[in-house]
Amino acid sequence: MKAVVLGAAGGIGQPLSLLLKANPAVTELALYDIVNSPGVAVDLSHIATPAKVEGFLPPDDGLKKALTGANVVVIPAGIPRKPGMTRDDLFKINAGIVRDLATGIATTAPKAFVLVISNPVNSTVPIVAEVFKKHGVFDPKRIFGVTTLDVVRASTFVSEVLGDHSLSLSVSVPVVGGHSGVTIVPLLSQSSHPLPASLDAAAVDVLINRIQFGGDEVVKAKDGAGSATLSMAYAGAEFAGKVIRAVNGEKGIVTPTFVNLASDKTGGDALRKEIGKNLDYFSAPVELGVDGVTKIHGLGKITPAEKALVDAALPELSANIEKGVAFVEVPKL
Ligand SMILES: NC(=O)c1ccc[n+]([C@@H]2O[C@H](COP(=O)([O-])OP(=O)(O)OC[C@H]3O[C@@H](n4cnc5c(N)ncnc54)[C@H](O)[C@@H]3O)[C@@H](O)[C@H]2O)c1
Ligand SMILES: O=C(O)C[C@H](O)C(=O)O
Repeated sequence: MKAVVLGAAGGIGQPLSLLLKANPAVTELALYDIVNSPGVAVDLSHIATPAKVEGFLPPDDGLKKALTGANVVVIPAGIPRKPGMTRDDLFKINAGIVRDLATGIATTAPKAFVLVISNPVNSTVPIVAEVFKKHGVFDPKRIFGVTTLDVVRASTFVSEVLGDHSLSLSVSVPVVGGHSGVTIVPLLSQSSHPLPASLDAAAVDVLINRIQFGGDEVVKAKDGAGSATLSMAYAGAEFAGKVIRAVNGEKGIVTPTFVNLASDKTGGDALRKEIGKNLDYFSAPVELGVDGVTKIHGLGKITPAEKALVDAALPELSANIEKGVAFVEVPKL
């Protein structure tokens, strides 16, 4: 099991690489960045776990060497937000970074599972997909936008509302839609642990808003020094760990992730009908198997208020997706 981190020397990249090195199912770990990745790799290589670690820089075909034989590629490369910025403001720099890295994956490791962390996720995932289409290697089952941090935040904030932090490991809330502001839609009515009956509508709105804008809370607290890195590394390692377990044959793993809906075979069309819009991407609970997505689950039973949140997410989500697709021109046959 070869895992590759692109952007491995960054705020997310380093702790994420540490957590992947700590995963005993990973036997090879390649770290690529435009700076510092060899040092990070040597540091991690002293940890007594199975993964053989190597670091690569752009010279001497570093990207190609890092990606050769990759099973899982995680992409946290790109700039983070500063206070006052939206995730979409990162597009002008990160779109090109993600396009170029995706080109490397499409040409060197086209069968790898690609886990996109770089923001704006609602646009960078379509960019990766379009690059893969351009190279004739697109498989919608293998490209994922990592929305796990929204799920992790929902577990944490709901357990806080329940007044018991120790519940956070077992509280599970599906979060659907996309990964920015109002496109993040927590389905609190499906929480594994129901909210207290005493919680009034205003308090529920506060909770929803906190899950949707949790990223801003970190950006504000870091005061110009970036956005979530450690919680994202935790979330990214958790999602990568699930993909690795599924690839290694474990059945029944279901987790929300932002995926392509174009394939009817996995349930994309049914979800499109449910949301009432012909979107090509959406985050929903997805079942994972040895070949990636085996089933995209529907939204299940949602309340009218949750339906209104889904409806409110659609215009921004749709615009973000179109922007990503338009960035990579796929020649029409
Ligand atoms: N999906 C999510 O939930 C989520 C959560 C947090 C952050 N993010 C996003 O993750 C990205 C990274 O955040 P960070 O805090 O780690 O930023 P960072 O600036 O600390 O690290 C980014 C790293 O990417 C590297 N990089 C830049 N261009 C590269 C290229 N062409 N090839 C390889 N590496 C390259 C940089 O050298 C740096 O080491 C940001 O876009 C951020 O918005 C997403
Ligand atoms: O908020 C950000 O810009 C980073 C990330 O998307 C997050 O949700 O923390």
